[in-house]
Amino acid sequence: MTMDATRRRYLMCRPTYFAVEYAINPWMDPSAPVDADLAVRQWDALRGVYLDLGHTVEEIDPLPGLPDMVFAANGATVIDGQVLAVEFRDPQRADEAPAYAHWFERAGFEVHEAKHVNEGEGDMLLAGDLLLAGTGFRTTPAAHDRAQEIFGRPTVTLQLVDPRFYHLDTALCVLDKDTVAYLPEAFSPGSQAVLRRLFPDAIHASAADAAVLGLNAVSDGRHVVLPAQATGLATALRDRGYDTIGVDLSELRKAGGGPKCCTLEVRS
Ligand SMILES: NC(=[NH2+])NCCC[C@H](N)C(=O)O
Repeated sequence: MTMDATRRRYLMCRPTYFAVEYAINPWMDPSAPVDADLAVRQWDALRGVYLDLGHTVEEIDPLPGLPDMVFAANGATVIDGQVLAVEFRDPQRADEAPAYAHWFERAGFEVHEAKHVNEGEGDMLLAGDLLLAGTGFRTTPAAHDRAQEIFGRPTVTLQLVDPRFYHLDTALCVLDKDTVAYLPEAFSPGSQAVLRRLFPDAIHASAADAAVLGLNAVSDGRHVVLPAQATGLATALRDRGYDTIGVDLSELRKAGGGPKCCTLEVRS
């Protein structure tokens, strides 16, 4: 099988003001040390990987007082040039929503208001023609209905059940238009059955790989950028013909984020 990479357009936010100052997921411990300079270097390396792969990376200006703004995936969902804005569950992240919406307005996109709690591509992943939409911790099912209305893509609600995997992109990775990798036990029994039906050939990740946020990976259809610590998943991906690129985002993981969280795909 030949795997075809397609050029992607990504939006990222430099972690200039990154810190772990509050805890809104089980990964975050405000009393544990974070090396903010190392976080910036690790993020720069991730950006460099995308540029080396030939992708376009645009940047939104980070804002002081918004330590999680580096997680650009939560800034919007963008399909066919249509932007669905976000609304965060937690007040600590609320001001990120207008910052991302304004970025897209200034870039000439049509921006649709969120109307419901919706944490962007953290919980909404396009897999071929399907929009996979997570709920249970952050994004609400009402936001899934709105996404289906805005994007006109069949939207599949998936119920997340493990608080460590609080966003869909921590439990499932889209590899190409018909292949995903996921951690079955992060989903309710019914959602596991839906995933088996839709993706009978999916890669099932191990608990160990998920526990280093291995599924928080970014694929261009051929190259998969994933946390370097997810060695079992990397082997499984290579066995399927993908090229894997391991990156170390140890500091950002202390906030519960990995490569995908730092990366918003802009589908024009
Ligand atoms: N797309 C993601 N999974 N982003 C990670 C967000 C991490 C952030 N600390 C939060 O809890 O909201």
